[in-house]
Amino acid sequence: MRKQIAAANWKMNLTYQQGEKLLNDILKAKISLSDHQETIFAVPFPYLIMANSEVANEKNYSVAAQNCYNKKSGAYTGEVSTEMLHSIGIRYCVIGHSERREYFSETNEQLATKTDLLLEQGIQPIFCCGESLSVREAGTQNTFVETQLRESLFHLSGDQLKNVIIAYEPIWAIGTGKTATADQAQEMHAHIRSVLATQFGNDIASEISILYGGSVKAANAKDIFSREDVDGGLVGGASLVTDEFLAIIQALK
Ligand SMILES: O=C[C@H](O)COP(=O)(O)O
Repeated sequence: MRKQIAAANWKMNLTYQQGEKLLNDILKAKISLSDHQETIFAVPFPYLIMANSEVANEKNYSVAAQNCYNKKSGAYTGEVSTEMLHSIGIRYCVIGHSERREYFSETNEQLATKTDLLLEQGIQPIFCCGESLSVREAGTQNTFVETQLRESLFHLSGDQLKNVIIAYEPIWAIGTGKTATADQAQEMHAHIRSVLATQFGNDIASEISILYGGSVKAANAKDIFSREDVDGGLVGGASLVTDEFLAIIQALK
């Protein structure tokens, strides 16, 4: 069975002390995860080492970086390489979040390079894709998302793709309180899986975890996660609130 994942994306929120407390409070609840479940905390760079040591003894609790650079090393002041992340024991990294695509002009091509550099270091990319409101209103969301996948991931081998997690996040649902309905999420997730199946075959496509992101909260997580092709969520705002995120973890299949 493919992994069911509750991924917290703290974005640029919380001080170090607040982050440490939130992590402690969540871990204190001792929600045990089965072999096919995982909880991942995508925390700001300066908190990675602390967060990784907090989860070190917790089964199936892990830490992710929120980004990495698309060059191996060199004179790129302020950037963080995949090798640096590997050297501190990070196993996951979010890439292509719509906020990075929008505010930092990240392209599908750069994300293809980031994917390669992460996989080279044994770090699993959590690859974000998703359409804007105008694309959704034009009814072209399926081809839009397919292009994102094609241009960033289709150069991979099937064995490489197995190490990629996909997060579908319709931009119109991020931080807006406007969640895609469970039907809309399932419809797009099934489409993503069929696009992957066309390129990599059914066996591989059925092993890929596809997370939903966009105003997931305690009140809607169970309904969304219950759908066949939805394998958990990438959660922003609600991941900053202990009880909300605990309920989201418990909503995993
Ligand atoms: O990475 C998380 C997504 O951007 C969703 O954020 P949100 O849960 O605050 O809507």
